[in-house]
Amino acid sequence: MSAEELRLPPHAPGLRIGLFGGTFNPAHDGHRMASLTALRRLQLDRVWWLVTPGNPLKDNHALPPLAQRIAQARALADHGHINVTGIEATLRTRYTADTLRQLKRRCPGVRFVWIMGSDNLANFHRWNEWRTIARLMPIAVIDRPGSTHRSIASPAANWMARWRLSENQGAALPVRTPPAWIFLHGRRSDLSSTYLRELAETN
Ligand SMILES: Nc1ncnc2c1ncn2[C@@H]1O[C@H](COP(=O)(O)OP(=O)(O)OP(=O)(O)O)[C@@H](O)[C@H]1O
Ligand SMILES: O=C(O)c1ccc[n+]([C@@H]2O[C@H](COP(=O)([O-])O)[C@@H](O)[C@H]2O)c1
Repeated sequence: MSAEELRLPPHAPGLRIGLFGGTFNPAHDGHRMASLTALRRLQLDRVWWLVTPGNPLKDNHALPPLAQRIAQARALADHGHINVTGIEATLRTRYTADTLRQLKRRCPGVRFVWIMGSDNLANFHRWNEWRTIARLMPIAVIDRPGSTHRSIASPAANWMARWRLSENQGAALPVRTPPAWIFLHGRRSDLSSTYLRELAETN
């Protein structure tokens, strides 16, 4: 399948692209804020939101359709440097390791960085092939209220400790040979999709 058939956003060798995977049920300002932090601190050209067909660790029976989540995320993101995509559905991947392998193969020379909130670092050791993910591309962890200490004390953070960059080295991260990672503290948002779903239920 060509890049066009896969509906990959524009890319070229040397571009620095952050990959921000998520359920986005719904997308909210916390996602946007984390993306802006990554764009600025890692000096990225773009952030691609990868709206998942379904997180392999979550119960997805009540998940709204992918097209609906993508449309809502696009309206929310509303930023020239954020591309909202359904790449995992077209690649037919669910596990992040598979997605990252495929994207690296299909986009040679692109400087990809995997982005995730600190709550996900806390559980990263439960992901499929998580050590392989850390070897596939640099990782940026964005601080999120409620998980700062849990994430830094997590099994994955411990295993990756020797490859951690200091916060002022963000611009170097996308060109580092993995494993390499950074923990970014920036403006924080208390928002979560869970909270917004609960709010919608009570209204
Ligand atoms: N407020 C936030 N600050 C930083 N990162 C966030 C924030 N909200 C979500 N993220 C990150 O965005 C990515 C996608 O998250 P997701 O779409 O599951 O949103 P969520 O608010 O965590 O959803 P839910 O409450 O349903 O678990 C994850 O890496 C998550 O850690
Ligand atoms: O590959 C895995 O095993 C895996 C396990 C849990 C989560 N992920 C990915 O992590 C991203 C964030 O998920 P979520 O549900 O917290 O938004 C999303 O891209 C998921 O597909 C991936």
